Amino acid sequence: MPPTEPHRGPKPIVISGPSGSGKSTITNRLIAAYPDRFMFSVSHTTRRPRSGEVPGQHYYFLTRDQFDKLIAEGGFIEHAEFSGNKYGTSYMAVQAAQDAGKTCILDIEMEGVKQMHNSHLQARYLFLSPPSYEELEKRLRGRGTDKEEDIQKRLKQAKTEMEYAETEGVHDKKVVNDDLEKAYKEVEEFCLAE
Ligand SMILES: Nc1ncnc2c1ncn2[C@@H]1O[C@H](COP(=O)(O)OP(=O)(O)OP(=O)(O)O)[C@@H](O)[C@H]1O
Repeated sequence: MPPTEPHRGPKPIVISGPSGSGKSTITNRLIAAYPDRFMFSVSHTTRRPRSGEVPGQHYYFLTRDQFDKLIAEGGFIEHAEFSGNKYGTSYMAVQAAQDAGKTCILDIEMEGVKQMHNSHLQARYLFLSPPSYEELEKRLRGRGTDKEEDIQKRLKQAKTEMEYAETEGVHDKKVVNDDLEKAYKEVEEFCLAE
C-alpha cells in the first residue's frame, strides 16, 4: 500500500537520463564507494531469473498475477512493461533501504520519474545528460550490448527524455557526463549533500 505519511530518514535519490548516458557506470561506482550509505532499490519483475540472480537482491521475482495484485493494491511507485515483462519499484523496496539506514538510489526512466513525482515520496532528482546525441550514439555502439534496432529506439527515446528534462521543477540537478571523472564528482557531491 502507498504510505500516507512522508517517510523519515534520508530522501531517496532518483537518477534518470537517456539510455547510454552513464547511469549504471556512475551509480555502481557510487554505491561501491559508499556501501554503508547508499543502496539501489530492488525492482520487481515478472521476467524469469537469469542464472546467478538472487531473489530479493537483484530483483523480487513475481508471477504476473502477483505483480497485478500489487498494482491493484497501490504498492508500486512506478511500473512499466518492456519487451513482454513487467518491471516496477515498490514502496516496500524504498522502505527496505530506509530500514537499513541507507539512502535509496533509484535508477529509473522518464515515465518512472513522472510517477515518482506523483507519489507521496519526497525525493531528490538528478538528471544525467550525454554531452551530445552524436556522443550518445557512439557510446551506445561502443557498449556493444544493443542491436542496431535497439540503438535507434534508444536514440529516439533519448530526444523525448532530454526534452522532458527541460521542464521546470522536474530535476534538482543536471549533470552532463562528458568527462567521466568530473561527472562522477558532481553526482557524488549531490548525493552526499543531504
Ligand atoms: N564520460 C564517459 N565517457 C566515455 N564513455 C562513457 C562515459 N560514461 C559512460 N560511458 C560508457 O558509455 C556506455 C553507456 O554507459 P551506461 O551503460 O552506464 O549507461 P546507462 O545510462 O546506465 O544505460 P541504460 O539506461 O541503457 O542502462 C558504457 O559503455 C560506458 O562505459
